[in-house]
Amino acid sequence: MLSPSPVELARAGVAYPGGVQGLADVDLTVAESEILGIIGESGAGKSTLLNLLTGEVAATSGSVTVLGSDIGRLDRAGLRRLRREIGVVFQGVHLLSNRTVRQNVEVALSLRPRQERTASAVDDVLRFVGLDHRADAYPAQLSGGQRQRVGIARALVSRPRLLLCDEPTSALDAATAGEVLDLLRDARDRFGTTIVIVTHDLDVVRGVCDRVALFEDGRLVDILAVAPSARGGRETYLDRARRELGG
Ligand SMILES: Nc1ncnc2c1ncn2[C@@H]1O[C@H](COP(=O)(O)OP(=O)(O)OP(=O)(O)O)[C@@H](O)[C@H]1O
Repeated sequence: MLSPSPVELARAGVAYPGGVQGLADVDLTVAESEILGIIGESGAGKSTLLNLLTGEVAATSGSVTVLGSDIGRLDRAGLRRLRREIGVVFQGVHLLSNRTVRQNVEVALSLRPRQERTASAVDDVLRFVGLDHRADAYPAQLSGGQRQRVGIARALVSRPRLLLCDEPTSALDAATAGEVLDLLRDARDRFGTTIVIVTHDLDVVRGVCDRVALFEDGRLVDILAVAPSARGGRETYLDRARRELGG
């Protein structure tokens, strides 16, 4: 039997108290190992969608199935178990400032049941994000891009099957953002992680997404395959400045 898709929304809706419709009638399936972009203007429902997938927000209509579990039917323990399978990466990652890079990642791993932790998990993931040489540094000693890579290491250390990213590159310059996107793609290629990325940046979609879902006023209005030709080589920040600002 085929394993179920990691994310399946069937006519899912969220009506917030007060009557605002955060999402309405969303049918959406994300395939195993897919990288899906979510775009839309402010208020379109992007955060509501991410919060639905983690169970922070409950659907008030339709159903939301994540990694084979119908979220609406899970009890608290079931929801906790499911959340352990989901990694999250947010914009402006919050690291513990008085802990080293290694300790920040260890804290994330300590949330896993003991029998699922491997001795080399932290070293492996630090090597994967290219920060093994900075393991003993403190967050204040890192660049913004390096801090975001620690955030990704924290999210990946427990090998989640699903990774949710909310504006993962918005605080970064183009070159550093490109490195972070390369890392997300590597995670998919190496671990088979399914990734959902909320972004306002079409370069992020172009750079890493297989498909992109377009939201407007809480509705999924279109879903597009990202053309491979749209990817191409990444333009540097200075090249872009020359193209956009030059005479
Ligand atoms: N907790 C809440 N209570 C009431 N209404 C809410 C709540 N959270 C979001 N909304 C409303 O639901 C709609 C969708 O909001 P959401 O935050 O999901 O949009 P978004 O696309 O993430 O926006 P942004 O890009 O500004 O973060 C908006 O009209 C918003 O005002």
